[in-house]
Amino acid sequence: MKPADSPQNTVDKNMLGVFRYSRRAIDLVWKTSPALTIGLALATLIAGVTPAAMAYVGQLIVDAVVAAMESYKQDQILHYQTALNYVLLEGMLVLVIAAAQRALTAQQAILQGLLGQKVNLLILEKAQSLTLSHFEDSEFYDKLVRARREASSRPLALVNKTFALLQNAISLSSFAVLLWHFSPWALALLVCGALPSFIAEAKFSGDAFLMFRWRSPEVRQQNYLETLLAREDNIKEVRLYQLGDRFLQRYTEIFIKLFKESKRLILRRESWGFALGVISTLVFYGAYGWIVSDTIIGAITLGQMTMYLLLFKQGQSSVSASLTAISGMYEDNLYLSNLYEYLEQETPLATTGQVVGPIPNDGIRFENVSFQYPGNDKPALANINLHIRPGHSLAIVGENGSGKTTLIKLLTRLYNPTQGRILLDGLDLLEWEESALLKRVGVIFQDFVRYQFIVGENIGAGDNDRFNDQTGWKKAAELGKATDFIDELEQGYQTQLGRWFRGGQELSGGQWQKIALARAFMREDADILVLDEPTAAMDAQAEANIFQHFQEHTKDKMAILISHRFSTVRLAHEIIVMEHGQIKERGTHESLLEQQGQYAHLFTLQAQGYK
Ligand SMILES: Nc1ncnc2c1ncn2[C@@H]1O[C@H](COP(=O)(O)OP(=O)(O)OP(=O)(O)O)[C@@H](O)[C@H]1O
Repeated sequence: MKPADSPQNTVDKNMLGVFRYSRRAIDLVWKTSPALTIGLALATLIAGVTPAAMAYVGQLIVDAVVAAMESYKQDQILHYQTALNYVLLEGMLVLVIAAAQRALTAQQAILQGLLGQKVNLLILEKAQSLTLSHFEDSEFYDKLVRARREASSRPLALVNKTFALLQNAISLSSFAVLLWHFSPWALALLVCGALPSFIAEAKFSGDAFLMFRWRSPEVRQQNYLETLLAREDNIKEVRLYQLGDRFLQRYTEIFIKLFKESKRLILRRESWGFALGVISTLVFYGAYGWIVSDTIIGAITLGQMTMYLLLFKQGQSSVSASLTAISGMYEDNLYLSNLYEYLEQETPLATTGQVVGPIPNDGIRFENVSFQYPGNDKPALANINLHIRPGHSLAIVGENGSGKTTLIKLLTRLYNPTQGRILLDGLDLLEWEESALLKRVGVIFQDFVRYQFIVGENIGAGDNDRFNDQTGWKKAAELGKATDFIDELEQGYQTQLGRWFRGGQELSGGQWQKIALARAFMREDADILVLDEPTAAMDAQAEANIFQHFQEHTKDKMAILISHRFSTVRLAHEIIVMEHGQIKERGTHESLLEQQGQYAHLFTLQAQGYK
């Protein structure tokens, strides 16, 4: 890695440009709800000006009381009306401030929900536009995890802090106007007293962010261990091999490492916070003494003293609240940089390609196709040449890791060839419009998805346009030989599958595979059908039956089958044998047997196994 690209440098750059995300966060909140944003601003304004008004009314009360006391001494008549009016006014201001605070809290809570949903949608929508290789890249995956974990609450946090800052700034300006009369120096003192705390806050929030970024891989490891220790699909093996204690220990070791770092940061942050807080307290009490002595010598009235003390106290807490808000904003910005880093991840341009090829019915051609996975130094496929015509079936055999699945990933454009090209009906796959291309392909991978939905939807997932087509489900289930067990389920096609949700029913491996096959049959319009070992959990006879049946129902289509079972493979029109990413042998079952090569060898081995 070049030094310029190191994570440290990226982070430094982010720290510098970190405030650029504030505006975008506010934008996001505004777009989520203009009405609520305006409501927040109004409530903030009211909550901002009321404290100064209260301090001022406080002064009026004290001065009115002192004046009333003096008049009472002179004429023995009670003059309490003015003072009581001011008391009433202060009471009303208390109500106003309470209402403004409640309005702020309510609006923030409502916005929080809306914004969380909006940001999560942005994250998930982005995930849809990424390529498979993004998901296989651990660094990118970290970004996604970080974005999902933190960022959905951060934009509002940032906006709330911006408003808190505004509220404090408004309060402070109004305090400043009143304090100025006492002494401009008092104002300066107020600001300087709180400054050291701000610098410390900003530094520590930066440190917290760096820690958060560095931790991501460890946190992912911890999450993974959690799924191993607490998810039904893993627990079986973990129990039987008695791995629980080992995994728990790993989990704890990661925690201890992370906890040590957190503890150190918390302790440093809080001790610095205390030390710098002492400075602020000293400043405050210095000013207190100053105001008291000015009152004793009669430079200011008792009412003014009350007001200044209040202003000073509230002013000081406003300054430190603003500074904390600023450093908090800095922290939110750092976290948000994660979100935008993820959202700005480059995605391949949506191809506005063609929807038909120049040579209809030409089928699929691989021309000198080679492919290397990003980050791998060995090619997964090298110089593949193939032609599959409509109405023909191709079986791919080869040892583990020989490149069979990779070939399918290229054919379905999950990856693009690093060399050569793949044509469908005479048109390069890259030039096809994505949805037109995908409509023509139906694939069931060996690790097909077991949707925790009802049976029918698990089948309907094969054709998005007919997702809820109940007649379609039944037809496809019949073709996938799945009807016998579906009919036995209490709620038939409405049965919830999997264990994640209440009442879910778990199926056997073979039953799931039948569901997956039915899903492939659901894709009636697709003319390229690919089965990548989805029948491995069935016995050899059942697999052969299914493939035969599959071929009969896909007569004018192209069918591609990956299997390790020669009893099925032999049924295909053409067979290729792959080794180290290359096609080593090709032909029909009979011609390959005649060649006496690897196919013949493997076939005989397997046939002997069945004897
Ligand atoms: N996502 C990936 N990233 C990097 N390398 C990969 C990836 N997937 C597969 N490979 C590598 O590419 C090679 C071919 O893998 P592929 O999955 O195509 O084999 P396969 O023939 O389908 O194997 P199997 O019979 O075990 O399913 C292997 O060496 C594998 O390590």
